[in-house]
Amino acid sequence: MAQATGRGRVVGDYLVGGQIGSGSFSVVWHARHRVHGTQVAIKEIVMGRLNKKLQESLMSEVSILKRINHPNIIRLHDIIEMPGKIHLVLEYCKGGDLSMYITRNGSVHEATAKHFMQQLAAGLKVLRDNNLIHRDLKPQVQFILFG
Ligand SMILES: Nc1ncnc2c1ncn2[C@@H]1O[C@H](COP(=O)(O)OP(=O)(O)OP(=O)(O)O)[C@@H](O)[C@H]1O
Repeated sequence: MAQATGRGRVVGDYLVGGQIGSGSFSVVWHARHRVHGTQVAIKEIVMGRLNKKLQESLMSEVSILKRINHPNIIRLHDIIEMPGKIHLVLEYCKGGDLSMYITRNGSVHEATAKHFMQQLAAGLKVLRDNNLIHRDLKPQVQFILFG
């Protein structure tokens, strides 16, 4: 993946750094709060690239994240809207996603896999308690907070 840079760009109260990932409709940037220095991941989405159904799914993802506060679900700190774009300011997971972990480590010890699965189960339980199902579970959507 080409590492684009947003360096020098300011989004809300955040100074944007390098690109840390991308999805089908998003680019994810590393950023820091310009006063506290807190690290965050900013998911930038160009609304024009989404059809009506995808815009509705995004809005529903946002409203779910806004109301859930749980250690196994990524926190949504802020939503910053600009003309044609939305920025989701998310808790930064320094360890990247599980697919990166597997690529880095080759294989995962049983005890580590059990640990990850327990945390995944705890996160899924929160969704279940909110009458939600994930429908897109994959290593790329499981994040590791500490690297
Ligand atoms: N909070 C975060 N902390 C650290 N890295 C992140 C964070 N959010 C996303 N990333 C990185 O950005 C990548 C893309 O994330 P994003 O959520 O945009 O896409 P996706 O949901 O995996 O893709 P798609 O929309 O195609 O299903 C992730 O795989 C991960 O590497």
